Amino acid sequence: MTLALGCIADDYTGASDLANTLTKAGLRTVQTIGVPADDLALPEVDAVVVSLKSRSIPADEAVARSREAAAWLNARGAGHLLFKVCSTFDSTDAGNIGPVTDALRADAGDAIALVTPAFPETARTVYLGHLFVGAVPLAESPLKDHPLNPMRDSNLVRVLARQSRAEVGLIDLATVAQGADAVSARLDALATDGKGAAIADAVLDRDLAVLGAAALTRRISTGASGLGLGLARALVAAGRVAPAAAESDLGPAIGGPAACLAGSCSQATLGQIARAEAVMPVRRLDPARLLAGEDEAGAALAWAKERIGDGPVLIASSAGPEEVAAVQARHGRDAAGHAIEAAMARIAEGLVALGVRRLVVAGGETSGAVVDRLRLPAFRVGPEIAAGVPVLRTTDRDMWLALKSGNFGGPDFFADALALMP
Ligand SMILES: Nc1ncnc2c1ncn2[C@@H]1O[C@H](COP(=O)(O)OP(=O)(O)OP(=O)(O)O)[C@@H](O)[C@H]1O
Ligand SMILES: O=C(O)[C@@H](O)C(=O)CO
Repeated sequence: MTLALGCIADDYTGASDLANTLTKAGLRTVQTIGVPADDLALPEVDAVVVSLKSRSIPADEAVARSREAAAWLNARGAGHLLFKVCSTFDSTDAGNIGPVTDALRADAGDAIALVTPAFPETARTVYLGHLFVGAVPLAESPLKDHPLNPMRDSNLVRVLARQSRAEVGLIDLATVAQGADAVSARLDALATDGKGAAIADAVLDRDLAVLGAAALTRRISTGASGLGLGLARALVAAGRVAPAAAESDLGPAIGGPAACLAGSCSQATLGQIARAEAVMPVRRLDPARLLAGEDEAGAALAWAKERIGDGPVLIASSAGPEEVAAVQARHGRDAAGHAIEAAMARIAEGLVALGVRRLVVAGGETSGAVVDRLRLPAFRVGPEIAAGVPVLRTTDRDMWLALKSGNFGGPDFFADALALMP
């Protein structure tokens, strides 16, 4: 297998978002969970997206895991490596976007890395280095209250510089408008000036195609699915990939019980849970009881067992910013997050033991905990439920999944997802 594109994603929902984008752009793509075992049978593909759970772990561990993924992809001949980060640049001053980009760039022997989280399809745009989420700057968006990485600075040149060893420059929209050669020349000029990374502006899909073509002149780049789209288009345009139709048939219906789990506290997910209450039973975990050591997971499973035969159920830990702040003040941010993720993973395992084969999970860290606990090695990518969220089918057993990034999906996302999982 010789890969046109190797991708390393810093969380599992982000990985399926990217796999969805690449598939839609004509690249035959597989999403693996972690660095695959050497004996994992994979179909012939153009791109592999290795999903890591490295967004919110210590930077040195994120670097080590990303390097391991890069080595696996390079050993399969990957022509270019994309480090997939969140379109809202989720990170802290400790990392991990800067440290991982620095390390992958150094290993690849590149002087500078192009970096952009722009993804216009989901209203993430970058102008003069400032990230906008919809109509507002990042620091005024709901991301300012993210439970793990509150984003309080919209200027990504500053954000990335604080977490990088390298100095960071800007490729502005005026340069992008001049085309891929101009962007590539600007990258060279910034590198000569001592910069090791450059935030690139993009507001429209056509900007992504320019950035993708420029990024392909180097070994690595860092970005969200928008840059993935640009790279895919550039690979097709250069004749390095023959575009394939997206797989519409991932196999026979599976049927049986279905369930949804939500650990994301994003505004979008909170609204989707409220809407789901009209069409399925919803159980809300009590984080205070859970963190006090009560068996909230066991109680939720007993609740689910009584209802699962009648139709889908939803179990959520999600809460609004005040409640999250109160839990974190009492137990610490990471301890609270990990304990809730562990409970969600246990619930997922219990649901599968009850026969659930159609599972929707909201939240990247939550999805990571769930998928790890279920030991799912890899997914094929099916139809798109909403921008950035495909239906996934496990390669080693009959199971449908959807791993939803916290902010993605329409108001009826949970019902929409289950409708595409026969
Ligand atoms: N009620 C709660 N109080 C405090 N923390 C919570 C609560 N519910 C969930 N969490 C934690 O908040 C974090 C949410 O992160 P997660 O990545 O799952 O969602 P997200 O950030 O919205 O999604 P994405 O990364 O896909 O954008 C997890 O660590 C989860 O355990
Ligand atoms: O890029 C995004 O917004 C998503 O794929 C994601 O990574 C959210 O966790």
